Amino acid sequence: MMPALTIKELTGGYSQRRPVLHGISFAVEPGRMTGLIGLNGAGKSTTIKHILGLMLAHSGEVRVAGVKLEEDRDKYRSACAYVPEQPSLFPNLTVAEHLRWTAMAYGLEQGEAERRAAKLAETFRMDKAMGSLPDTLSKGMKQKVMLMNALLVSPPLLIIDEPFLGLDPLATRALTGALDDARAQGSAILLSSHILPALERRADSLVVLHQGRIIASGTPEDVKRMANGAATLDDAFETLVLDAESEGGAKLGR
Ligand SMILES: Nc1ncnc2c1ncn2[C@@H]1O[C@H](COP(=O)(O)OP(=O)(O)OP(=O)(O)O)[C@@H](O)[C@H]1O
Repeated sequence: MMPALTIKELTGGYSQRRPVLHGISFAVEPGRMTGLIGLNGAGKSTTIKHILGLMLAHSGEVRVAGVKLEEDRDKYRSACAYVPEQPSLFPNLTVAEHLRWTAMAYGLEQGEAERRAAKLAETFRMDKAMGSLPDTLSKGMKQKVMLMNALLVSPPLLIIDEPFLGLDPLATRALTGALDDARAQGSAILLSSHILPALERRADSLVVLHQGRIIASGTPEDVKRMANGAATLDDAFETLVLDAESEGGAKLGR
């Protein structure tokens, strides 16, 4: 099966002289969820910016649904939906209008889009807020609108930045259920988060970034095994990061 996302030997960042990412490679298959984890500044957002085509690779390549952005912009862009950490909504559109706008932008069939929107409104307990403007919504409700828009599209590749912060317990449960549904329908999910227990339970695979390099990857069990059989992903993460730092220090003669 062709991966929804393939990153090969990607080196990139904000300036050619000082790359942030150093030759990273990983893939996400349809129906799978990969967790992207790393310390603040490790390169997670930079990786996502490269996938979204907001930054150009210095070398290496990114493919979505088998194509590079420059080969087929329409196919590439219509295959991804992205939920940023900070909600960004149109101030003059209601929640329902946001969903309608997204459905149009992605060319979804109207009846199907309305059915899905109604289901998402129920799942995220947003029925009563469908006629509201963003300014009148709480922070978590705005985040829910962003998630509902991305889930409405049901794209081959769903990229979500830190989705669990700010969601109430029922919304968190609704999201994990909706992500399971998205996977069952064949979406590949790349999820960046610092909430490791959630990923330990849910992710099919993990990519551990440190200073722009992948220091471990595989299933959560693989990653724990790589960290001397750590009991939890939190423990594994700490071991892997500290090991990488002491190896880096040794190489520099520190
Ligand atoms: N606009 C920018 N210009 C130059 N360098 C940047 C810019 N944004 C981030 N960086 C640098 O890129 C590196 C990776 O940052 P990135 O935002 O990808 O980290 P992250 O893993 O997403 O961190 P966090 O968990 O804090 O969101 C850091 O060294 C950071 O200083």
